Amino acid sequence: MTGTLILVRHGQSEWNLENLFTGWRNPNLTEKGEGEARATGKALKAAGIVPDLYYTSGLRRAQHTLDLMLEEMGIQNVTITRNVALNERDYGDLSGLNKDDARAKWGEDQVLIWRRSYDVPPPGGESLKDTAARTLPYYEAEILPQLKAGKTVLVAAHGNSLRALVMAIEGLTPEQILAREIATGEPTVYRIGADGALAETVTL
Ligand SMILES: O=C(O)[C@H](O)COP(=O)(O)O
Repeated sequence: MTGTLILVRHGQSEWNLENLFTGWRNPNLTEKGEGEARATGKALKAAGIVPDLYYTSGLRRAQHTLDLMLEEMGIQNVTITRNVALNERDYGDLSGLNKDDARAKWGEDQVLIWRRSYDVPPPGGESLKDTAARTLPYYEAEILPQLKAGKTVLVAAHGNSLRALVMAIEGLTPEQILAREIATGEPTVYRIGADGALAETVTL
């Protein structure tokens, strides 16, 4: 059986708008972010996608994104699994700092390394590799078996926890994933075969 996996990054948050490192902090969506979530919900409905299972992180910007998508899809009374394994990477000591102020303080190159290297964590935080070390095992244990059984799974999460999944699913190198950005509210849709491998990347 071939399953369908829909990965959606949360809509714009209040701290995305203010250009603050967010990580495990817990801001709300902005009105724009709510609109992004609703637009993606409409697009999934228009594509005829009716998920069987729903997952999100322990953070409200992703949880609210999922709720708004379901509202637009006309889906109610479903079980939503929330797990911190899907949380954004922890930005540690940078959390709450303005990204431009950080660049001014530590330099463009150092901030880029903290944001987009594979295995160099920000001070007190997680690298992408660290994030993958919690996100990928969760995906393999909880989500992949459902996909291999032919289910459709909708996941609302975060830029870096999703990049960790995209890297594994698409078989990207650390260099390739570093160049990959996922916009707020952006869906990525995969068909996953019974063998657990990527069968097709779907364009909505
Ligand atoms: O946690 C954050 O600051 C953002 O959601 C992701 O930030 P990044 O794109 O700088 O990793």
